[in-house]
Amino acid sequence: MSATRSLVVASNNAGKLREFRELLEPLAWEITSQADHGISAAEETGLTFVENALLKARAACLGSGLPALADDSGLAVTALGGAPGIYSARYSGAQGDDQANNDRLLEALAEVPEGQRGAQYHCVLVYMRHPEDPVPIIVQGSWPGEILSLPRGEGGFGYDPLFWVPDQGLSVAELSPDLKNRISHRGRALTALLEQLER
Ligand SMILES: O=c1nc[nH]c2c1ncn2[C@H]1C[C@H](O)[C@@H](COP(=O)(O)OP(=O)(O)OP(=O)(O)O)O1
Ligand SMILES: [Mg+2]
Repeated sequence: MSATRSLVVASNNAGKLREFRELLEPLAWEITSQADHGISAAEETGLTFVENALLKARAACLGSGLPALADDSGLAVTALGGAPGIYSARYSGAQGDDQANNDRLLEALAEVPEGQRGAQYHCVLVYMRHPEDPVPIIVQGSWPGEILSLPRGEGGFGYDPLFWVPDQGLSVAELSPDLKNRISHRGRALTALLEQLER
């Protein structure tokens, strides 16, 4: 794993891209985003995080000629039967509008009392060496928490101001980037991925 690798991160989400750059920095790999290669967003037609991550990775491999790392992730709220799940980025209707998505989540949980607002962040990562890679590496990470009634904090992205981490007594948007990366669904999944790449 000490050799320099070139890797395209198959995402258009600036928050994810920042976290991957931070997480992968110690490895000194050559990292580009799919936008750097003029690759547009893959259509997320899968019914699982795994299927969508495979679609994103394959499109990025095809468009770049490089190995790709894709992330499909989201928030599963127990009181909502696991919603918004794979539809987290499109929850409000508008793709990727964090504020509108957070507003819709607060509305959906308006009548749900504290103690019944448990949720999980899930992250599936796919590492695909080339578009026909028959054995892409697939890993996942989850992170339990609770959904707040009001946003807290300025850091992170997406649902982070509403995601309470009981162990820390803080929302994710109040955690330092380093701490989030160490304990998050994405950080855990990436640790598992790097272990498999080392083999
Ligand atoms: O650590 C996180 N902190 C806050 N929110 C998060 C996190 N991880 C996922 N999320 C939310 C953002 C988005 O609403 C959805 C992911 O959707 P997802 O399709 O995987 O990503 P995306 O559309 O934002 O970018 P892209 O598909 O180009 O990677 O879950
Ligand atoms: Mg997406």
